[in-house]
Amino acid sequence: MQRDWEGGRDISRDAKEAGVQKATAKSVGSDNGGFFFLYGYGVTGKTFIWKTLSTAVRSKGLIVLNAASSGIAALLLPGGRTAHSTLAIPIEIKEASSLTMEKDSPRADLVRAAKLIICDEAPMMHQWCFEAVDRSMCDIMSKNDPLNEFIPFRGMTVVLGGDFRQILPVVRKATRHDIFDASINSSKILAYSNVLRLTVNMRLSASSVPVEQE
Ligand SMILES: Nc1ncnc2c1ncn2[C@@H]1O[C@H](COP(=O)(O)OP(=O)(O)OP(=O)(O)O)[C@@H](O)[C@H]1O
Repeated sequence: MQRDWEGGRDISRDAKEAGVQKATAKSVGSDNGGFFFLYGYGVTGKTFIWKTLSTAVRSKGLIVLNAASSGIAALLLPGGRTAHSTLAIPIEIKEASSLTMEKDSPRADLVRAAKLIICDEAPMMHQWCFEAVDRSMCDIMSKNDPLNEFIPFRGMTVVLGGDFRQILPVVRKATRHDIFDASINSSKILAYSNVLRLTVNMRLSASSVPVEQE
């Protein structure tokens, strides 16, 4: 374990090696933002990292929006809410949907003021949800800098996380192929992300066993 972040919390060596804190801190500190996907199997410490990242960024007086695809997952995050509630994602999502958030609303002001958006259990959400966020960020963030239009999530630091071996999006009467298609894995947006990988089972961290070897 290594002691890091101003929150004074311990972050695992695995996360340190994956460059989680370094990459996000650099991105939060810049105006260009960044898009990351924290990929790790169950118990590799993703929730622990969300808490550590939030504490570190909030300790600098900056705003972090903690969201998750489901209410249960959101309960594990400090100040967590569902992604649909935080970002006004339409419940009935369509391919060309946008967020139901007015550019000049208080909620849009909060999003603009945020330095970091975390979304846990992202593989459970339909890929169109993220595309709607990306599309609408163009409108919401362009108030700050028109050049942001050419950057994923328009200059916001967004960290998605989850495990594709857990629950995938629920699509009514769908075939396996439809479900795969609905997953963020099939979205072109993921190609713009920096994938950070966690491999060590933190519950068995004393032995530091990579999950693949269990
Ligand atoms: N850096 C750490 N130091 C000490 N314990 C840790 C650390 N990271 C995680 N843990 C412990 O490991 C266990 C699993 O961590 P966590 O719940 O964050 O994993 P997860 O990847 O979010 O799991 P899941 O995908 O199932 O939600 C927890 O009991 C947590 O307290």
